Amino acid sequence: MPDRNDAPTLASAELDELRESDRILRALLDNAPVLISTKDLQGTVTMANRHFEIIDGYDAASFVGSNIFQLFPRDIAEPLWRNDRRAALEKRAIHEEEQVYHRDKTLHTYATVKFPLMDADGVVYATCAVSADITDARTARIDSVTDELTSLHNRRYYNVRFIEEQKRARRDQRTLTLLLADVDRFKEYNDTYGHPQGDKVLQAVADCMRQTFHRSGDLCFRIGGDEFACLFSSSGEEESLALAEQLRACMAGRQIPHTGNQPMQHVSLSLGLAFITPEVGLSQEEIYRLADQALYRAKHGGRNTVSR
Ligand SMILES: Nc1nc2c(ncn2[C@@H]2O[C@H](COP(=O)(O)OP(=O)(O)OP(=O)(O)O)[C@@H](O)[C@H]2O)c(=O)[nH]1
Repeated sequence: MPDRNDAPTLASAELDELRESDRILRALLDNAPVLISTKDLQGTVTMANRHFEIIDGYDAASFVGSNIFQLFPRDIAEPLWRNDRRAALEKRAIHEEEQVYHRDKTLHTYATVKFPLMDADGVVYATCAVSADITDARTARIDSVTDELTSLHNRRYYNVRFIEEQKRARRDQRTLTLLLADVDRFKEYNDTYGHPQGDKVLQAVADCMRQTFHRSGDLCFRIGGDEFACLFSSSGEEESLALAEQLRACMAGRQIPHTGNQPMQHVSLSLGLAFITPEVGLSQEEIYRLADQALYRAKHGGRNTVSR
């Protein structure tokens, strides 16, 4: 039997130090405006800080000790669990966006870092998650690049994306198309039917654009009052022209009355295209000018037309 006195004892100064760091850690966990938790490898919560009070369904008495599949609906729990598993299996910190419902039933997006907790032998026994609410920042970011009336991207985003898409197209040796679309005799439409009706026309144009350019990578913008743009890649000029024609036909097909737009008598679009091939080193302004000149030809070729 080992003598009880042989057991390692902590000097009282060390004990005081441990108590102090424990107090600091608890104060941190209680006051940090982020979610901090640990889970075992079966997904059972083993620690959760006070900020979890904000989460829908949180119950201080049962949260710790419950499995995340008991705590959250399956569509919420599954991605959370997938990220925990990745951190444990890959033995590294992973950064992901995660979503959970708050007590007020609103869905919030969190930037989460998940990392494994390992014992002295390097064996993973749990994961730790630290999550900061980025819902407001995300909404602000989306708002700053979105046109309020149509929910298309705005001109600011067009300027940013044009450069990126041009570089990507050059790298991937693809042809990128810049399409400009403009509502025919829109000033007259506003004058005849009123500004609120005019707004509805702009929203109808946006609908047709979304309908026509729905492939991943297609980008649609409202870049001015009644001026719209699309950036998209295609197999070549003929396919781009066919897509532009689809957009023209979509708008004409809506048959929105516009008596001042002769001879159509309904709302129509004029469209101009410019092609950005990898070998042509034109600037953003030059490409825009080419598309704008094509749009001008469409306007002067009778409107309700696609030009290149
Ligand atoms: N309803 C509405 N009208 C807008 C908005 N922004 C700009 N406009 C109007 O859009 C009209 C654009 O007209 P113009 O650029 O002169 O050209 P147009 O009458 O369409 O003539 P063409 O382009 O030659 O066919 C102007 O009367 C603007 O006041 C908006 O957000 N809502």
